[in-house]
Amino acid sequence: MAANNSGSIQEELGEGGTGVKREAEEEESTSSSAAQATATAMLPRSSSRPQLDLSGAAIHGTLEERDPTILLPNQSDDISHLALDIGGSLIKLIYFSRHAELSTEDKRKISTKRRLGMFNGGRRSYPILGGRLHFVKFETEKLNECLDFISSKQLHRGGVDSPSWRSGAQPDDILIKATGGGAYKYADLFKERLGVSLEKEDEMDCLVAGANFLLKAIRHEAFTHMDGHKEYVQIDQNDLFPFLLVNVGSGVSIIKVDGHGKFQRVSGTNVGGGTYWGLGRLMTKCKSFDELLELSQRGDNSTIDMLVGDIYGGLDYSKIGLSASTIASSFGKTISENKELSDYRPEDISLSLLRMISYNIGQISYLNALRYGLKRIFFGGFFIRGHAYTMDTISFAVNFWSKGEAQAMFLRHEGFLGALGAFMSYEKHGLDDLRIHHLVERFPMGAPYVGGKIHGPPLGDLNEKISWMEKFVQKGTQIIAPVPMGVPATTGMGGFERPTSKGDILRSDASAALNVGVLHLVPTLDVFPLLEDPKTYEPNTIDLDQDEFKYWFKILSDHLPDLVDKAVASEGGTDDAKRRGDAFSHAFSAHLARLMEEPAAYGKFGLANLLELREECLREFQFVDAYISIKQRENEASLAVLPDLLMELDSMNEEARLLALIEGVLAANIFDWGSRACVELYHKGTIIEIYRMSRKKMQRPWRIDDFDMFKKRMLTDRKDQPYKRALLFVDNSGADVVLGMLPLARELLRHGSEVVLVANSLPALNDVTANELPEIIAEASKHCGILRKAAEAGGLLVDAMAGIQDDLKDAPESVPLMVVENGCGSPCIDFRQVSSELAAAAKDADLLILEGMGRSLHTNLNARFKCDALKLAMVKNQRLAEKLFNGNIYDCICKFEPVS
Ligand SMILES: Nc1ncnc2c1ncn2[C@@H]1O[C@H](COP(=O)(O)OP(=O)(O)OP(=O)(O)O)[C@@H](O)[C@H]1O
Ligand SMILES: CC(C)(CO)[C@@H](O)C(=O)NCCC(=O)O
Ligand SMILES: [Mn+2]
Repeated sequence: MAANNSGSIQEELGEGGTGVKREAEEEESTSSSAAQATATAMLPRSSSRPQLDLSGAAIHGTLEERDPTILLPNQSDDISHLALDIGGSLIKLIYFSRHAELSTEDKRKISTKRRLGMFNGGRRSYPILGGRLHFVKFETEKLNECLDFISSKQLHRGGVDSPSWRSGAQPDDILIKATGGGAYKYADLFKERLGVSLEKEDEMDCLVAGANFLLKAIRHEAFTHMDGHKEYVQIDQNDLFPFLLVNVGSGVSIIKVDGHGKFQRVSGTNVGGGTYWGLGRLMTKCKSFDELLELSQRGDNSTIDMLVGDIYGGLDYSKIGLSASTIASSFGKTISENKELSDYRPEDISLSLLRMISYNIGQISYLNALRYGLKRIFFGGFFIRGHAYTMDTISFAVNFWSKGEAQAMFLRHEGFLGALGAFMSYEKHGLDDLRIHHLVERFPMGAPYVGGKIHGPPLGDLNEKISWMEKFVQKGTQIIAPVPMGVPATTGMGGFERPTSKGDILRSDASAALNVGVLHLVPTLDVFPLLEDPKTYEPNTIDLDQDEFKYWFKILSDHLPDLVDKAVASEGGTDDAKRRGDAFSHAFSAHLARLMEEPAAYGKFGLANLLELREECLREFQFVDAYISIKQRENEASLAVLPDLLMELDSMNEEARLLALIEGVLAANIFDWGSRACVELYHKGTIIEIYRMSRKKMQRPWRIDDFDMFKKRMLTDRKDQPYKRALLFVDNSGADVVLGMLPLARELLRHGSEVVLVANSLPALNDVTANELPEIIAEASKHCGILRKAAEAGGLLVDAMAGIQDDLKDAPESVPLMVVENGCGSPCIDFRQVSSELAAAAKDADLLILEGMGRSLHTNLNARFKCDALKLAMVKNQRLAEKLFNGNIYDCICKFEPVS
């Protein structure tokens, strides 16, 4: 690679972890590719839509591999992967990397999909490509670094993993969308150096499209920042327009936005980011923007600015609302004294300059908001740089002059509005179809963010990531240095005391990039259709505030060494695994430290996000499944006693059996490797002993005990009209699923209800995954005719039962038992983003059973659904028990919420 470890290429974000795999669109493309090819030929190039040409597709690698690479020799490189915004100061680059491999459909999935009718209805005519969006920036002065970066990653040819690149094809005319002045100025250079033509998109169009996209598609994008306090704002899509968009780049553009593509540039100012950086550099001899900004944090502007008090002999001018500390004239003090530039501290100069420019921008923005009666002002552009003092100053100006009427808001992707807009203008990405639930934001550690200077291309390769983490450890606390929170004490009278505490160090530019993640585009995600109200739905039960975070910080930190041991062992305990284990440990600790200092750093973060972050972090260092051997051991032990349990259950009458079944689910939920108290228990006995002990301790009434209501519903109200389809969200491997949920599923099947077991797509702790379930069910089916027939009817035994001959053919038709994946790899579930398979299964469901702490307590305890819902869990955490139910550890929850 050309641009390695030198210069100051600033990679905002590195490669992310593995996202949830795409799967729905492949078969759609195959069937329609011929028609599409004709259609594309007739349309102008820029309006073609994403289509993967799957003809001639071949699996590359062995079929035994988990996800073999599929080569698409005939896929043209028509899908562009890169867009640029070349501004006066910075080049912003956004590139798209497709998920490296297309997932192959296993037999289970194909047969389930057929059963759920997924091959017919619900087709999107133009599939969105699954992949990731990366955000990178360079200094415009160092354009060469940008060119080297593009060239080293072959982004202009669709990326190094693009098939055309592999086959060495050289398309004659590659068009790349570009905006900003540099799209004109540097067009020839791009042609010369990379052989690409820049397709110019209007800068204002792009800024607006980018802002609208972010406000629509990213859940926690916009926030307010006042007096050092950051708060995310919930944007109501139906009440977004009109707003004022102020882009503070080198210069400032002020745009009134009335809708998608509907806007007017109403004003601008030439006093902007370029002014601060340019003047600041001349006056302080700083070598970088960050250095200048960092200086300001140690500055005292009263040595430079002329304050009202300086003019009024230390008094306020209260008649017109000005306090003595109000700046009367920026830099005004420097006129009267007989001093040279060198007599002033660079720190003070930087602060005065920063304040002067930020305040001025805030004030001009307010005046424009006033001019058009707008209440909301969004500020973008890299001048903001997530810097607390800058944002506070702008907010103060807006708030003060509008007397609290108008509100200043900032965007996490502040500097990338134009580049995003340019990227969006490739209609062929189909991104205009993109919905909020298609995007998953991940926070990888791959981004190189050492110190203030960030080097080199993104750390794509695992080894580079690990070395980087090793370096990071040597660098000590650099990325966990506190964010400077220059809490400005305002006088409330147009005054602005100088910041009282501004911190010592400016968070390095790239570590500030920890505020934005890689955006994973997962077109197969959907909103769960049975949510009563997706708009008001909030997955997390408890707000992860500072206090709550502290508690979880300790739990997760304490748990870390053990998790690393398991992860390393799961990969054979080799030296390489140990190295990855250490890197994972440091990476996750760094995330925790970052969140500890600023819980809102990654958007509004709940426990569900935090637990998922840990799993993603493991995956980033290629730990596929840390608990694999524990899961296998517990499955085997539980399957061995299942026949006895089933016999015992079958000897009971229906009523006693239903109670025993629910008790069984609650008792078996004790096997949770995420709970420290439980893990300690596991050393004290065998799985079966613990299970028995747990059952024996079941004492009704439980902490929440709606069992009688559920029993009435099952055995009385619905005696002759059983539930049509029950979705059972399963939790852990071993006893939990085998001795708890499977027997309950069997009972529902016996009642004539279809049962869909819903499990994770990817591993999380010892949770059972959708991939693992068919084998468990096949094993259980050996001892149970009900399960066997249902599993057969659900297409689950295609492989596993092959070779087992019995009298199945003569058996009466059974209702099916099916397995679907939930679309996530976390111990919790966010019903706003589930797999399309689960969404399809939900269409005919009239009963939901959520099992386990993650899915029914940490998340969804308060979620309301359109059908009957049963939430079952054992509380394995004292604090949670106290907080939620005023209860104790090992309390049981059986919450039934029927729809009337
Ligand atoms: N690392 C950096 N190097 C240079 N400037 C930076 C850096 N980080 C933030 N800035 C600030 O961001 C400004 C550039 O912001 P941005 O990239 O949004 O504008 P631009 O597109 O380059 O300018 P314009 O839109 O006016 O052409 C700089 O003028 C400077 O004030
Ligand atoms: C010239 C642009 C649009 C280039 O991005 C920007 O720097 C800007 O808006 N400058 C302010 C010019 C003015 O309106 O006075
Ligand atoms: Mn710009």
